[in-house]
Order: sequence, then C-alpha cells, then structure tokens
Amino acid sequence: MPTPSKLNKDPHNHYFDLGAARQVPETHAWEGLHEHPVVDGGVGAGEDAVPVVDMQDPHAAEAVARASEQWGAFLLQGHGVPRELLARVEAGIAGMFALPKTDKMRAARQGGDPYGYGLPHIALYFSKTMWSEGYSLSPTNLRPELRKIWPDAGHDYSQFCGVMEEFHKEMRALADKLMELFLVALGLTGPQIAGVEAEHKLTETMSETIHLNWYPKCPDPKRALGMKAHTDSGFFALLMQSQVPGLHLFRHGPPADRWVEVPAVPGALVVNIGDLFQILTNGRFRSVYHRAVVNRDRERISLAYFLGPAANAKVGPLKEVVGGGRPAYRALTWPEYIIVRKEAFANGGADLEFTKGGTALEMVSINPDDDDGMDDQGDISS
Ligand SMILES: C=C1C[C@]23C[C@@]1(O)CC[C@H]2[C@@]12CCC[C@@](C)(C(=O)O1)[C@H]2[C@@H]3C(=O)O
Ligand SMILES: O=C(O)CCC(=O)C(=O)O
Ligand SMILES: [Fe+2]
Repeated sequence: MPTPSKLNKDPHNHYFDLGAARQVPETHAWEGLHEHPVVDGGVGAGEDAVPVVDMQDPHAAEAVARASEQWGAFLLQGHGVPRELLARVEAGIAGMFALPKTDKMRAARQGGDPYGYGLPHIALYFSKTMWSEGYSLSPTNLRPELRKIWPDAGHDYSQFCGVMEEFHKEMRALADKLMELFLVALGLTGPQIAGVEAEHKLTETMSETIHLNWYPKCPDPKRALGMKAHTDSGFFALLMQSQVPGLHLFRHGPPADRWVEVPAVPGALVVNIGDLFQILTNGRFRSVYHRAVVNRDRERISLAYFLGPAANAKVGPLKEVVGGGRPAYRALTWPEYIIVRKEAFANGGADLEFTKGGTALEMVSINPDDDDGMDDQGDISS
C-alpha cells in the first residue's frame, strides 16, 4: 500500500489497488457522508419516486418539464437503445476495467487533458480520494485512444471499439431527439424551436464526452465514496448504470434534505441536467446535485454520456425562455464556467449544504437589482 502522502498528491491514483483493498485507508475515508438520510427512489416511494419519462408517451414533454423543474433528473424509457446493446457495452467496460492497472495507466490523463484514464477532474479539488477509477473518452477519437490500452489492437480491442461505436451512434441520435424534447418541454413552439436551431445550432454543434466509471467492491462502504457529490457542468448527461444501485440524487426538504437512491431499472437510462442547461433555460430546468456510493459485495459500473455546447459558444439564457423577463445568468463559455467552478470549489462551493463562497451557478447569476450582464449577450443567449 502506498504512503498516504503520495496518494493524496497523486490525482490519478497510480499506486492503490482498490479491487484488492481489505480496508479503507484514511486517504479514502470521507467525512459527512451520513448527514442526510438516504431514501429509496423506487416505484411506490411516493413523492420520492424518481420520475420516469417514456419517450413513446404522447405526453412525454409534460413529464420532462415536471421532472426537469422539480428534480433535474429522470429515468428514461422507450428511448430505443436496445437493451442487448446496453448489456454488451456494460460487459465491454467491465472487461476493460478488469485489465491490469499497468495496461490502463498507459492511457492516464496527462496534466490538464480533458480525456484519459484516472480519477475524474473534480478529484483535484479534494484531499480525500474517491473509491473509483474513471476513463474520459472523446467518441470521435475512440480508436486511437483505446490503442493506448490495447497497443496490439487485437480481438478485445476490436470488439470493444465496435460495441462502443455502435452505442455512440445510438446515443447521439437519442441526444438529438432529447434536446428537441427539452425545447418542447420548455413550451417553445415549432417555429421557435426551428428559430433556436437556426440561430444557435444547438444540436448540430453539441460536443460529446463519454466517461466510464468503475466502483470496485469496498470493504467498508460507509466510510468511502465512489463519486463526490457534484452537479454536471454541461447541458445534460445520459447515464447507463449497471444493475447495482449507487446513484443518489439530492432533494431539499421539506420534510428534510435527503438523498434519493435511483433504482436500477433494466433498460432505463438516467438523464441528469447540468449547470449550463440551467443557465440556458434561465433557471427553469435545474441541474441536479448527485453522488455515487459504493457497495461491499458487488462492483458497479456506470457510463455517463455528456452533451454540452461547443467550447467556443457563449451560453446564456435563451431569449425565447426569458420572454419579457430578465436573464438570471450571464453568458459564458463552457471552459469559462469550469474556471468559475474551480473558484467555487476552492471556496467550499462544492458542498450545497455547507456553501461558504457560493456555488458556481450563484457566482454567474445576475442580481435582479443591478444591470450587470444585461448586455452580456452571447452566441447562445438572449
Ligand atoms: C465533459 C466533461 C464533463 C466532466 C468533465 C468532462 O470534460 C469529462 C468528465 C466529466 C466528469 C465526470 C465525473 C464528474 C465530473 C464533475 C468530473 O469531474 O468529470 C464530470 C465533469 C463535469 O460535468 O463537469
Ligand atoms: O456512477 C454514477 O451513477 C454517477 C456518475 C456521475 O455522476 C458522473 O460520471 O458524472
Ligand atoms: Fe455526474
């Protein structure tokens, strides 16, 4: 086992084999994990039942609007991605994460690279280490990236690339449909949606990242954390989780602040709204604060497919949503938002419950009493 000091300084966790650990070292023991109760979000959980949207339902847009306003997340069914493909994707990811660490480390993220193998970006902001390994990939550059792990480009490589490409094609088509459904859910008319698309090319220019998560079994799951609580920064994420629950969504009281455990529903995907979508929709659709916990007996895998604006597009509240009102946020690019979030994290803004310096969204919001940002128009803004 490495010395704790070395582990803490190593954002990519080179030295600690989570899968073989017999105890949770101090470096991986998080405080405050049990401040809020965890409640079941399954069917029959009353108002804590995670909303379900069936894309085939003629009233899907209304269900999306309700879920996006009240939860910032929902389970998506009727999406058309074959269940058997999801099973092959999951098996492929499990096989990749089961490779020796030395193979995976060949793809380790270097410095500020957005892509690569290792702990997620937010790991850099915390002194404790998460009980997980991650791998961020650009779907348009899969083969060269995965050659780092499988330099011989043999059978496993071809199979994994093949299944991920098939999956990506399906997911991209789904993301485009979902973006349209969100715009309908916002109450935009057909001509308004066409206008938004013509003006901002939202769907056409959306950028995509696939992030794979592996949460090995943990000998003491009450002390460890798979993924530190956060909001995703982009527009929205489509999450595929294995049949082991572990995703928690935060809900404010009354009756009490709590974590709602998302049930593992075979074939369903989870949709999480991100911060830039909250900005785009002028705060109508809320980003969801969420975390992933770990399990003593079963490892867990998830795949998050992130959609966001093009890196150089300024995102501000859509004028079609703002209407005669005022924009609640100033316009900024995704990279600019990441810088704001870094500052917010440094000030304790990572924890909704204990925010000292304000969350990143608060830092980019426009105070209704001043005129700041009123003329801060962007590519995607009012
Ligand atoms: C597109 C992206 C969203 C993400 C940062 C990234 O460039 C690639 C990884 C993503 C991820 C996954 C785990 C949680 C998260 C907060 C993180 O640290 O890395 C998200 C990022 C995000 O939503 O900001
Ligand atoms: O593993 C999960 O369920 C959550 C993962 C997540 O939040 C992320 O990758 O951004
Ligand atoms: Fe997330």
